[in-house]
Amino acid sequence: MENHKELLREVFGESSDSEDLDPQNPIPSWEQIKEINGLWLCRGFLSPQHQSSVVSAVLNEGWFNEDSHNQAMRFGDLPAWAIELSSSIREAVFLEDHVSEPINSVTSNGGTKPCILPSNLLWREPLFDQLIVNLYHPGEGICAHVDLMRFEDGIGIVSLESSCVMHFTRVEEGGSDIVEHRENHPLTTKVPVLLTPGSLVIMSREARYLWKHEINRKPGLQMWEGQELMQDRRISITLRKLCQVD
Ligand SMILES: O=C(O)CCC(=O)C(=O)O
Ligand SMILES: [Fe+2]
Repeated sequence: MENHKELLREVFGESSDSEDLDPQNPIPSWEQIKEINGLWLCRGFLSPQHQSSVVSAVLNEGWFNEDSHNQAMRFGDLPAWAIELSSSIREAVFLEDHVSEPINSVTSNGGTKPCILPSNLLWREPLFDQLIVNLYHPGEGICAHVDLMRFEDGIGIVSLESSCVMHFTRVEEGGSDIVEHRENHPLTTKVPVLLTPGSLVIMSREARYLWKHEINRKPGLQMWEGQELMQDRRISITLRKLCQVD
């Protein structure tokens, strides 16, 4: 552990947050979504305390003061709390990819450990320069899409307040309507991922370009382990980097 701390200090400097990790929630746990290359989920990325402070910071922006407003976008200079979030993302990815069990190390099944983000993405500056905050009321979601090509590879989504199931479908299989018709088709893959409050999704490579993601919160469609999820307000923060135009 001391070695980890030292390494973090070297890479991220004295101000590294890892020193004051919430003792209630000390270790974020990463899960690779096996069916989809480049899709990773970090549960417990933000401690409950940190989640509340990010929600307050988002609401303090005043973007959602009117009921009709449910999305805010920022380009370029991001608010301080979003810059902090970006640093925490870089640190959490770095810790998992290079410290806990470095990539290229041989895993128990004889393979090599895949990385969450390739280094050219992890170390680009800035890591993110575009922000979308979505506020969803119960029943509201987002239809199946691939994020626009004007954004680079390597996208982060932080979930807050209410759990939901995000479904991934391969691009060539068409939208969710078609998938619905072909529910029993053996080639049709619809991969559900449970996004709990405080979790972080990282999409890169195939997950970013070859899979659509969607959240359908219509009644009866938010099922996890045979139970329908309770729906409340949900806030998501999507962080991306605009492609350079020469
Ligand atoms: O709300 C979410 O979790 C996803 C948002 C999203 O996919 C987007 O803004 O492109
Ligand atoms: Fe998206």
